Amino acid sequence: MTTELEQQIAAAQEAVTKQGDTVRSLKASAKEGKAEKSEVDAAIQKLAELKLTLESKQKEFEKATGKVSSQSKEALRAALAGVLERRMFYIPSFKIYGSVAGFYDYGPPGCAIKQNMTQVWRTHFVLEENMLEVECPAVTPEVVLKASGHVDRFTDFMVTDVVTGECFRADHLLEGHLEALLEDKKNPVSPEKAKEIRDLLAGVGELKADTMEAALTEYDVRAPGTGNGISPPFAFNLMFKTSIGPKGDMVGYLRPETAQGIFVNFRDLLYYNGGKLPFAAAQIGNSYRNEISPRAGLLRVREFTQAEIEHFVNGDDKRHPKFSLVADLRPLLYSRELQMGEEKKAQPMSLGEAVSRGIIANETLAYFIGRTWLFFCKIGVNPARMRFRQHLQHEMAHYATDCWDGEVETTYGWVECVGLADRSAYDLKAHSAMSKIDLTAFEKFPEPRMEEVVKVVPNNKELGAVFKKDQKAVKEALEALDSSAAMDVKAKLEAGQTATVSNCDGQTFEIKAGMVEIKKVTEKVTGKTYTPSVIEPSFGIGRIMYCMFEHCYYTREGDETRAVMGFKPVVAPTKATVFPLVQKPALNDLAAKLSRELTAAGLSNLIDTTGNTIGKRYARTDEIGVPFAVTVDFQSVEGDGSVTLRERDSMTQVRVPASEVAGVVRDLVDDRTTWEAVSSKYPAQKASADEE
Ligand SMILES: Nc1ncnc2c1ncn2[C@@H]1O[C@H](COP(=O)(O)OP(=O)(O)OP(=O)(O)O)[C@@H](O)[C@H]1O
Repeated sequence: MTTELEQQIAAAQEAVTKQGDTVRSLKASAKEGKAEKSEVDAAIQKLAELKLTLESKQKEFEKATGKVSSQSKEALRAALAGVLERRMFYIPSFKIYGSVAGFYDYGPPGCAIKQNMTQVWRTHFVLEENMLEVECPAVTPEVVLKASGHVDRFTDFMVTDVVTGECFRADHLLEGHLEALLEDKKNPVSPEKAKEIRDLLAGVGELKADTMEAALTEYDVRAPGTGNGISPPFAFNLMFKTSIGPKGDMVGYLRPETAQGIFVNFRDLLYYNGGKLPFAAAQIGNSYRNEISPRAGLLRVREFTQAEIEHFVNGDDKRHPKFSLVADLRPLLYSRELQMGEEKKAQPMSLGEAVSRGIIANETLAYFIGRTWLFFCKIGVNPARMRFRQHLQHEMAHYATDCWDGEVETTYGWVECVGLADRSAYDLKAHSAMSKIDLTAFEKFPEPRMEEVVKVVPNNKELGAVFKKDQKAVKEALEALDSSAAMDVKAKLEAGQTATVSNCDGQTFEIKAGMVEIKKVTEKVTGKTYTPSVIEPSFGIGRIMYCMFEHCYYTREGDETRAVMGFKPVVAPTKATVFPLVQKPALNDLAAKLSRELTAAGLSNLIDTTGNTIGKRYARTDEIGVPFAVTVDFQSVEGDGSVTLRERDSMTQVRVPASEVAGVVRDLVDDRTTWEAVSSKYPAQKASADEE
């Protein structure tokens, strides 16, 4: 039934597209006097009827399945892709050589939007929190990524088509297959099987090579497209390997994230910050991942810009001084509990409540969730289609305290755009262990205190006699024990057992009674040394940009062919266009003057003297999302000196004195005023018939 409906939707969609083309060409012919107005009207009427048919089919489908039909998703995606590629927002890289999957070039509007979004990010986070911004190299020596765990563990399971050799990500293949089984209305699975599949789906990310292979075999997963068999899964490291220096003997990698650059600079950043914590450092830069099968445009690429924050804080106190500023925000939260529940739906909840109920682990993490939500709203993502999904326990690394993904709903489903993680002290400890550099902070108490502390006193003579050349390493391992680990060793030795300690190189040593004295003493302490915890919000700029494109794209009511990119002015690539109504020197001169004034006010603008009709000119600029248009007409040069200012989404116009227009647009772009306020201040201008 649904397959039949889907076919009907596809046919209806095709009819709408064809009729849209007919309307467009008839309109053009009518303008040249080659077609009658009545013919155009009849074609528009037919287009409206076809659209109604399509809509009713789509509604029927939605009712039957509870989902948006894939055709309408695909149609939307295809229409948007058409605009994005035609207007050169981004295009496949190396196109004249056939392109390489996972690489994209940004064209002029794409570059401008990326710059604008990055600038908003910088102002919203770096400036607001006085973060310390750094810029580190992408080429990274192996030791750094060995310490961080990327050399050993930054892998995905890969399978290949046994006939064609094409590569696929095993988890994606398995997920796709299982979801299709659940959705198959023709051959429904039993409720027991459905539960088994859902359980497997929830844990796909955690499967090991053997359990992944077993699942792929059990469900007979085959290569997409060909239906051929697939190889057993094997781990594939996603980092691009390179060598550093002319001899090629130093292994390096292109960084898979920008975060490590911040961790390795922690000691200097702490010093720069006067030794005070908490503080945050930030970095915007490109990261590289050799993704196995990059397919979804900007969403999964091999080179992408990240904007990452590492907020360093004392693990014993993760309150945030500005939490009250976000405590009342109510983003959609998709907690672990809701994910395990019946409805499986995110709910709006105030961040204050989420922290007080222990749903979000601490204020600092919640603060960044709130700030992230505000950032997404600022750049034009629809907040009703954005949620924060908490990682299930098994999705989190063993050291992480709590993790939430900022996800945006698109035609590809919910897409993770930001990862927000409380990573405890793992990263700094790992780098300290590998580099042997102290990466701790010292918290000075307001007054010295008498405290019970654990003292570890190695017995050098005994250690020397037993461990010989390893004496120093054993001593270091003992001295590095924290209080609770030291007390564990003490307890074991007192019970007549041996205790194992290890140093940062992973060497382990058996300790026996007499090799070390461990005691509790009360002494005056002036402060505390600790390894800071880190709370990390990590943004992917390209992913966010694509999601924002989907949320901003729409077509003019009644004309499917007129695409509008409804960008927020702050991210729009061009803030205003300037049109002389007709080609006359006086009008052109004033238009050129206004364009210069807009530029001087820091506003990107385009002057269009093509002589096309105003309607055509608006349509062109709607497609690249220009929010404001200034038109110079005879009244501007011969009358009261005012020009028209038009707002893209409402298509309404006002008359503004030419001398004020650059200032008005600046205020609108900076959110210092609204279009409603401008409309009530200046007289309205009725659009002429050919303007829309
Ligand atoms: N291949 C990619 N292409 C584009 N953006 C990416 C890619 N991988 C990660 N990102 C972005 O960087 C952010 C932080 O990276 P992180 O390591 O948390 O992603 P991830 O969990 O590995 O993503 P995924 O599970 O989708 O591969 C992501 O939220 C996303 O916005």
